[in-house]
Amino acid sequence: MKKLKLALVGCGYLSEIVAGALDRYLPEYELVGVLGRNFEKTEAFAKKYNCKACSSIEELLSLNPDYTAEAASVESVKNYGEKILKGGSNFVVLSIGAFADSDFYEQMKGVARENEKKIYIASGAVGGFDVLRTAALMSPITASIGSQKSAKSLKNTPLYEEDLLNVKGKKEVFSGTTKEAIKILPTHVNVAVATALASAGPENTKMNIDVVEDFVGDEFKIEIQGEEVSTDINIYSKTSKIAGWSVVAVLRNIVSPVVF
Ligand SMILES: NC(=O)C1=CN([C@@H]2O[C@H](COP(=O)(O)OP(=O)(O)OC[C@H]3O[C@@H](n4cnc5c(N)ncnc54)[C@H](OP(=O)(O)O)[C@@H]3O)[C@@H](O)[C@H]2O)C=CC1
Ligand SMILES: O=C([O-])CC(=O)C(=O)O
Repeated sequence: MKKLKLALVGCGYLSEIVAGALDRYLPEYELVGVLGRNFEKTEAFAKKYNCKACSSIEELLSLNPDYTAEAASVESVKNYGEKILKGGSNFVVLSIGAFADSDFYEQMKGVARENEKKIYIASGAVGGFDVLRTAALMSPITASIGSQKSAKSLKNTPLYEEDLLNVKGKKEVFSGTTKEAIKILPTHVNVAVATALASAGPENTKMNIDVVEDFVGDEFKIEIQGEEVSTDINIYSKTSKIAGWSVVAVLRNIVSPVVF
């Protein structure tokens, strides 16, 4: 059986999950290469998973991947997205926040179409995009996503204040649109932009973030209200591993006789 070639952008926590799942869950694929920022880390990853360490997107694309899965950063999607599609690879994306920029999103859709390639938006740390997309087809909808986090998880972000470590009960630290949220928190609310793209759009989907006392992990509550359909989806995850596994699920769907 000829295997599909898979390339990875990013060699961190979530790419490790994807690479580690290949033998057991994705036998139809062979990992051909990985692109990171720090070359030593990239080489160590490539050695562990028996693929080529690349130091540029051009080098990665010279391996002719059929699929490139990104678990790196919003910036990497913006910098490499078009090249990946034009280079003949489909693109599986986790840093979906890049698509809160509607000009960029439209541009990427156009490039995918022209090159007969697909962009796959992984469900990441949330889900339920099927019902969101279906409901949005049936009538105008309102959509929101609420997030509960620990104070610690916001360290090194503009929302962090020392006092949050002593919060009692919960405290709202952000309220706005998902488009505003991803500008402030490019590494924390990709889920919110994905939810918005599947429902009311990044400018119309509301988001609020609460810091909760003694909280571990992430909890998201997605709510939509249409004329006929309403949903309320809660997803709790202790760690962000679910996001890496959601890429594995996308890659399995691609080769499966049954598509969800
Ligand atoms: N949609 C979702 O539900 C979720 C999305 N995410 C997003 O997934 C991404 C990966 O998360 P995670 O694995 O935990 O992060 P890590 O920090 O563990 O790994 C990120 C990796 O990407 C590399 N990288 C970052 N920018 C670039 C770039 N421009 N070019 C090449 N390599 C780059 C980093 O290199 P270096 O080490 O040198 O910096 C690192 O190897 C993040 O953007 C995160 O926000 C995360 C969780 C959930
Ligand atoms: O907080 C989470 O687990 C989700 C996340 O990182 C993101 O959406 O970028």
